[in-house]
Amino acid sequence: MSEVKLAVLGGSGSGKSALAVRFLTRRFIGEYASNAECIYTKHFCLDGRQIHLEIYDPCSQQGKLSLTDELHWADGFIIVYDISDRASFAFAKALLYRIQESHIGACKKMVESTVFLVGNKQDLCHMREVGWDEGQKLAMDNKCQFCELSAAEHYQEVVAMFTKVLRSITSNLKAKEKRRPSGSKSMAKLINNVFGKRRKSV
Ligand SMILES: Nc1nc2c(ncn2[C@@H]2O[C@H](COP(=O)(O)OP(=O)(O)OP(=O)(O)O)[C@@H](O)[C@H]2O)c(=O)[nH]1
Repeated sequence: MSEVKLAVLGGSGSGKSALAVRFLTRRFIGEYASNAECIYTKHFCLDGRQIHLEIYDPCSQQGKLSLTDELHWADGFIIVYDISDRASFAFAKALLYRIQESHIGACKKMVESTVFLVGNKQDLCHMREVGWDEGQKLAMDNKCQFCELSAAEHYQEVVAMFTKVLRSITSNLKAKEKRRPSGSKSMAKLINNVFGKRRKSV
């Protein structure tokens, strides 16, 4: 069984919870409690491999850029912005910069982390403030994958995006297992120290 830890980060109201809940439950609920951070957990099978997935969904992310805990915890990141909100794009840019910075900091785990930039709320394209090409360029500049989608309307695209992220993370983890056979216990300890958060099973 592989353990995969994924952090969904982005500006306030960009649709972090909507994306995570859509992927995990197929449902788009509309309103989500934003005053509590949580970790959703789910078991499933990907390419014949059993996965224990944890998705970290912070409460309102706006203004928080330190990311120290998240960078130590996560195997991968989904950075979300709202295509109808330029401020959320600027925040996503700052988050990507922070992640890049930690890569340069020569921490091996960070070099291997998967990052996916998502422009959410594509159904609101009549209110668009951020062009598709701007998202694509930001992703290219940060060597991460990119897509635009709508958590509200594009269930298949949401699943495809999460599946790409999880495939990339599991192949990174496989490569890491080959190089370093032990150490997961101390990491688990660190995670428990860092995240004393509510856990939700869905
Ligand atoms: N039109 C539209 N609305 C969306 C979409 N995704 C999320 N929303 C709405 O955007 C609002 C914020 O969504 P959340 O999922 O709570 O966003 P969040 O990033 O988790 O918000 P915070 O936890 O407050 O930072 C809610 O009213 C959602 O219904 C989408 O794809 N299209």
